[in-house]
Amino acid sequence: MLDKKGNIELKDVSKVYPNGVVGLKDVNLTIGHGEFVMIVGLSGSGKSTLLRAINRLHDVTEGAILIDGQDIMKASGDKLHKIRRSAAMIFQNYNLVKTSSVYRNVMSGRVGYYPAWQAAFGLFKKEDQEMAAANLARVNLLDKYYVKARDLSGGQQQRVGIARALMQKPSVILADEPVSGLDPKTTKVVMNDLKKLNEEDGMTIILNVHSIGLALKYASRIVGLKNGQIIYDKPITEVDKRDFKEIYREAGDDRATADDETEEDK
Ligand SMILES: Nc1ncnc2c1ncn2[C@@H]1O[C@H](COP(=O)(O)OP(=O)(O)OP(=O)(O)O)[C@@H](O)[C@H]1O
Repeated sequence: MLDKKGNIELKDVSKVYPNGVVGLKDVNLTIGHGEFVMIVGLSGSGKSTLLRAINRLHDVTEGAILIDGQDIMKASGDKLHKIRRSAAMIFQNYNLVKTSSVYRNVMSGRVGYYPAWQAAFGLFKKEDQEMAAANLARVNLLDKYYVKARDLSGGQQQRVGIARALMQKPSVILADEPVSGLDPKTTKVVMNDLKKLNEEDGMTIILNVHSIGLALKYASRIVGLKNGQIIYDKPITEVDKRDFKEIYREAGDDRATADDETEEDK
């Protein structure tokens, strides 16, 4: 048994979609407790496929995926449920119920702990209600408790997504392009929330980004994908900005030559 939670191991993982497209190819990757890993790569390189595989939002074709030593690919029923809970997902489009209150959206991160009828009637334990309030406070949104999700800005909605993820008491957060579409100032707020969870709670964060600037600013390690394969994997201390050319330029993407010093880096 590992002392510190939030360890991920992918062994020879490949995924071929039903239409024959290769999403991942022979991926071997070990991520330890408390790392902040940014996955970078061109559009279509397999970043989302990788994140979704980790908490089995979809199955892979080959290989093993271990979360704290437990193979999520082999698990079913309650065991699968438990492993999944330990790796919470944050989505690009927030995935909130727009017509529900912020509180109900956050509580939905806890419904897996209740029988369906109880959740449907909103009969949540006092301690879980308190946890929802505490998690909203962590992302500075306690004052939005009763507000409908549709009345929040994009950044606020994403922070509700983070508070909802925290209801699972995860040891890993998987964030699929959580800041795309947000302005630089809001991006910084969301990224700093994630950084806080990483530094204060030791959560492992694995995040897909398109911004090299963000990767350089927040990551403890950068993993590059191309055509479903890992072509780059370095701790931030060894990363040279010019390395990104390897990941981006071959495909003619001008991100390799652009300075990519976005507002959020300043
Ligand atoms: N449901 C699917 N069915 C078939 N092919 C898919 C499916 N989802 C993704 N793919 C393909 O798998 C490859 C990897 O896609 P993926 O979405 O993981 O890339 P990505 O790096 O996350 O891209 P982006 O940065 O644009 O989100 C692409 O060729 C894509 O077209």
